[in-house]
Amino acid sequence: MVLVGVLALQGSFNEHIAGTPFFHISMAYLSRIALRRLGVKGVEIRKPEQLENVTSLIIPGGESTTMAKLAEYHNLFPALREFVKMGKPVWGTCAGLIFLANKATGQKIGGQELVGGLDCTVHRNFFGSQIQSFETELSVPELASKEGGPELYRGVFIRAPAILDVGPDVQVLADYPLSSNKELDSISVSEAQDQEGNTGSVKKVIVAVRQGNLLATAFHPELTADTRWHSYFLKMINDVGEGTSSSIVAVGAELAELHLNQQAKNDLPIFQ
Ligand SMILES: NC(=O)CC[C@H](N)C(=O)O
Repeated sequence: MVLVGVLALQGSFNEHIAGTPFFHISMAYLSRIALRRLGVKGVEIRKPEQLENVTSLIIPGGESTTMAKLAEYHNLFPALREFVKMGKPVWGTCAGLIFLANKATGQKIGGQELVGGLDCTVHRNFFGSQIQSFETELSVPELASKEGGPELYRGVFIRAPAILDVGPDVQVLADYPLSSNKELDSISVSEAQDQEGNTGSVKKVIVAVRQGNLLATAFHPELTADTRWHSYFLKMINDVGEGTSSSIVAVGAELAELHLNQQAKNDLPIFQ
């Protein structure tokens, strides 16, 4: 069975905020569910030595400042950086994207440590606070071409970050037109730069990227029934070929397809 590490520094203790069922379930747990649906076992990672047991890693969403403090406490940063440097597949979703970015803006006073490796600048809370969270249809041609299914993917954005600029080796998988969100904070929008480096004139921000073995999404694929991002990541793992068998990943892909066919037209988050 394929083992995929899931950084599990923020457990259910920070999900007591009540109200929606989502906050009773830890992000790491949801990632594990998504992986299990693909016939893959998610392994919780809390200590540097546990990274030796896995050949790929998901850094889930949560709260990146808190996650960074916990990572620092457990002395995880050197091991995480080494993991990335060795070219092992790593997927950061939301706070995980912030972790992977070489540079972050909009951080709390004093900043926070980053793992880095992904050549981009991310704005930590680009889309605003919790109440400005939203869902939207994103066009992701790469996902449709590799995983099948519709080109549109329903992204769940929760206190979401956005990528303001990327380096030449970064492949942009999805962007988000700013005109479709009237609520955006003008300060974060003015920080977004167009390709010439001009601020304020930009019409869209980047929300999903790939750079070699690094994958990053500003939204939360683990909260939807659409398993294509997980299946896409499994193929990245398979391409590296370390400790995985292609047949297992193929089974995973078949399951994903089965799942896609079964899922309701409106791809609601799995907690509904
Ligand atoms: N849902 C999320 O992971 C939100 C991330 C959040 N913006 C942060 O700074 O960590």
